[in-house]
Amino acid sequence: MRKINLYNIGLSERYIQEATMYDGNLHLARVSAQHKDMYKVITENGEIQAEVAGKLSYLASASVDYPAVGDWVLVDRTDQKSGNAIIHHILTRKSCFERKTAGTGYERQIVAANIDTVFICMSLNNDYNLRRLERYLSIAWDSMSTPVIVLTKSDLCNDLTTKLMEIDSVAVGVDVLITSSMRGNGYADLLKYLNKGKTVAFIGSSGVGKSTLINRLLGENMLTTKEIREDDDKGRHTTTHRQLFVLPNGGVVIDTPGMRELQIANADLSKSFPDIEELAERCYFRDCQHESEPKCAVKKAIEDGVLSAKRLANYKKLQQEMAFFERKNTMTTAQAEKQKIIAMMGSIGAYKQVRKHNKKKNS
Ligand SMILES: Nc1nc2c(ncn2[C@@H]2O[C@H](COP(=O)(O)OP(=O)(O)OP(=O)(O)O)[C@@H](O)[C@H]2O)c(=O)[nH]1
Ligand SMILES: [Zn+2]
Repeated sequence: MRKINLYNIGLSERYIQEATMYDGNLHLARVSAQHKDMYKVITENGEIQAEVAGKLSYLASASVDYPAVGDWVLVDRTDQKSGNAIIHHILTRKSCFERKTAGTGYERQIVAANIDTVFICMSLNNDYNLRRLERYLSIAWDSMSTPVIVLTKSDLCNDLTTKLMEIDSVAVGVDVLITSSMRGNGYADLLKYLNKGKTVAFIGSSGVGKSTLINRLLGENMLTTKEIREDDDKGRHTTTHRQLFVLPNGGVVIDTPGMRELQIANADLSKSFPDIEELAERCYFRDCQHESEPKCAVKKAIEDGVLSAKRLANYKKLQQEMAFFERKNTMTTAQAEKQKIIAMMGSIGAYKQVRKHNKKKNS
């Protein structure tokens, strides 16, 4: 069987260095799919099924993350002859795109890890929304990877020039690619980011055409991926869909599930709204909220038609969401601590005793 060169799929010295800090006969692998507690990982011998070690899942419940697609992990085997591999450690992420979990919970969810470029996909018809784009950009800048805007379905757009001007005004300094899977346009521009060892994640609303685009990019000759498929055909039970694909030249593509809403856990507004932050420095009051304060440079820019009022409103909204998440999250950290002690002591009774003891000690 042909060995897989892990360098081609993003391995670098920093992960190897970090791996040497752990004891045991463990192997490097990259997470290629996740479904509930089941994972697929790519080792030098191919793609195998894996699950997390008991200790790791206990740590994860106490706010350390579970593995995510794109993670480099250490596993105890590189084949499945003796059952599922066990994931023992997650290596430090160089980047990670995360959001607040959907619904009312206040937890982070990692969408993709260790990515070099995040393709923010937006269709030029129904999905076109500048405010949503600002939201995606804010999170992408915080992820430590480089955002690139991928506009899809250009065949369904008849005011491209106007839209491009609008996009330029909210995405300063970000590359913008125009594609149509219908006409087959724009693939060459995308491929420039897909070099050997580089990882690209596709992110965007459901239905914008991510899967169609990825399928076209992978083409018929997905060499490495095909090899991995053959393994699955040997009667192995697989419940997970692959989310990480290896291109013939060694570039890695991560497909993420289409999102209905993207709620913020963390964002870098200084990179997505540099115009507003620069203007704010010229406001008369240092803590100007750009509401009704006198000599507000931000409000002045809106009056002068230099800045859009909607953009400012969105900036404030995202700021509030971030602050709200942070507040909620401090509470859940306390809850996580409680869980950790219960897991350690084995019961709620024991947890209450620890608390009593600590209270006495602190009083
Ligand atoms: N006209 C046109 N239709 C497209 C284009 N790309 C994709 N579509 C259509 O848009 C629909 C959604 O495409 P998908 O690729 O499934 O979208 P997705 O972003 O992967 O959606 P999720 O899987 O929900 O995340 C399909 O019916 C595609 O045929 C395009 O460039 N032009
Ligand atoms: Zn102001």
